[in-house]
Amino acid sequence: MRIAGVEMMREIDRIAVEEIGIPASVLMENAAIACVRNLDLTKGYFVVVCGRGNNGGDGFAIARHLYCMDKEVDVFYISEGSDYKAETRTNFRILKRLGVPMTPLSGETMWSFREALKDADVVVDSLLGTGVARPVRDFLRQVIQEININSRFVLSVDVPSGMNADTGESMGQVVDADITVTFQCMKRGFLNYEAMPHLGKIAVEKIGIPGPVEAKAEKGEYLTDHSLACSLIPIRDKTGFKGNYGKVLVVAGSQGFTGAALICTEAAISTGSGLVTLCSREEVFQSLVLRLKEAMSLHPDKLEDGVSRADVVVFGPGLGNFDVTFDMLLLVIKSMQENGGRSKTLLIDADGLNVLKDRTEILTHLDFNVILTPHVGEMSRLCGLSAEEIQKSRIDTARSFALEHKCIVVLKGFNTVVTDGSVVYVNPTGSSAMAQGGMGDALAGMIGSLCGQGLEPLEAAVLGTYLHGYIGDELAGERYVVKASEIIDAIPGSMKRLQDSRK
Ligand SMILES: NC(=O)C1=CN([C@@H]2O[C@H](COP(=O)(O)OP(=O)(O)OC[C@H]3O[C@@H](n4cnc5c(N)ncnc54)[C@H](OP(=O)(O)O)[C@@H]3O)[C@@H](O)[C@H]2O)[C@@H](O)CC1
Ligand SMILES: [K+]
Repeated sequence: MRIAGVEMMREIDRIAVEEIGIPASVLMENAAIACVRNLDLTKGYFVVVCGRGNNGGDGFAIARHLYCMDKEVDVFYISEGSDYKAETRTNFRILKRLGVPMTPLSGETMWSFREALKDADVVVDSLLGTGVARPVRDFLRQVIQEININSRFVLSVDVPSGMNADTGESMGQVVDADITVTFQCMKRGFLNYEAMPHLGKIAVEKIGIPGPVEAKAEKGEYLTDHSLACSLIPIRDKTGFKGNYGKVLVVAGSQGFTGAALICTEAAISTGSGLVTLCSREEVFQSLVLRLKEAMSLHPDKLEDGVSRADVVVFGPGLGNFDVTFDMLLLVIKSMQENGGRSKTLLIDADGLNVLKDRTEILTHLDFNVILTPHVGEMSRLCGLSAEEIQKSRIDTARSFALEHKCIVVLKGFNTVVTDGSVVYVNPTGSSAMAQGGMGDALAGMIGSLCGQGLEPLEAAVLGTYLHGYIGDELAGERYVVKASEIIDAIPGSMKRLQDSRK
């Protein structure tokens, strides 16, 4: 599914109407029907609050549909300001002629508005959509406050009124929706954490604009679809043997952090790697060797040799933020350069990222694929922005870092961002039930494993991230929290089910 900002939505709208010739009134009608589909029609009394733009026009059309269904409807509308656009005017006039109760909002009608909001089963918010163009002040601000204070359940049309759909920021006052029915594409601003408390559940509804029209205006930003993830799961040949499914070398684990090494290694095995080898720091090497079953081990003295034989190196979990970790990373990079090839991949996670602080220039001229999997703190160390700045623009931060350093960035967190600097996939799976130590180690092992099985690094990152969160969501249905080891146990079954579901 495509992600769009305001300018892209306008362009999609323009192409659909002006170049293709789909009447704007048809789009508005489809938008209204999509909203009605998301209303609880067992309820009896609806209040629709309309602004003067096309978002208001959607609201007038929604009110007509509810009226046709014999629902009790009250429409309140902003009457001051510029003239209605054609489609909005048409829908306004139809309601007038039908005799649907309509009240212009003003100081005098505020009391009856408030009482209607309190009585309504559902309030439809169609004051402002993507066209919010300046700070929300004075009267409109008061109207939004009244909606927030007095409503039982709010459906926001396209965008919670008062939210900037590009950034997710409040323009002064924002409607607190229970559900936001947004049209055609996921809005970019909705992915900002600041926006989330206002959005409620998000339903993205198509309103009759064909995919190729969207494609003409797109900016290479997508939400990972379930069907895309399913289609990326590698098909295993009946005659395949372990040599066909990738040699993964995990470089991980030091004193106090042996779990990270084991989790990463086992995640790679459960995701389907043919041969997985663990190389850890000397002080924990013997104890880790005893705990490995399916994986092989490699003494750190043989690191260079091990790297030369691997298709994929996953570097960093639990290695410690020490100079020796940086030295190991340099050795891995040197060995990959010498024995490399474009098909090889280095995934750097955790302490592998921490030791890159102020040294990221070493990433820019490598002849093999590089994937970085930072959480926001690690990203902050890598790029020098504060965590707060990054959270406000997760897509842009990840995208520009990936572009500059010629690597793939997996910026973890809710709505993990995966990008190679050119295209962006935002991951919709996963939740805070997975917020536990070890989760990132499992993800690193999963992505590394998928690279080794022949997926392009970007595909591996997109699928690994989706699967990791998907399994977490499945397990969280029955649990308060989900452990990394539970994810690992569930990987093979979930991959099989998802793969079978595409047939
Ligand atoms: N894209 C599509 O394919 C389709 C889009 N559709 C719908 O159209 C919506 C976009 O419509 P839009 O462009 O008319 O803008 P919209 O959000 O109604 O706001 C404009 C109005 O708000 C006013 N206004 C703005 N800021 C203000 C402020 N701070 N405080 C006070 N007033 C303020 C501004 O007033 P003015 O500046 O003119 O005085 C103007 O009257 C979109 O979200 C979707 O719902 C569907 O119908 C189907 C197809
Ligand atoms: K709205």
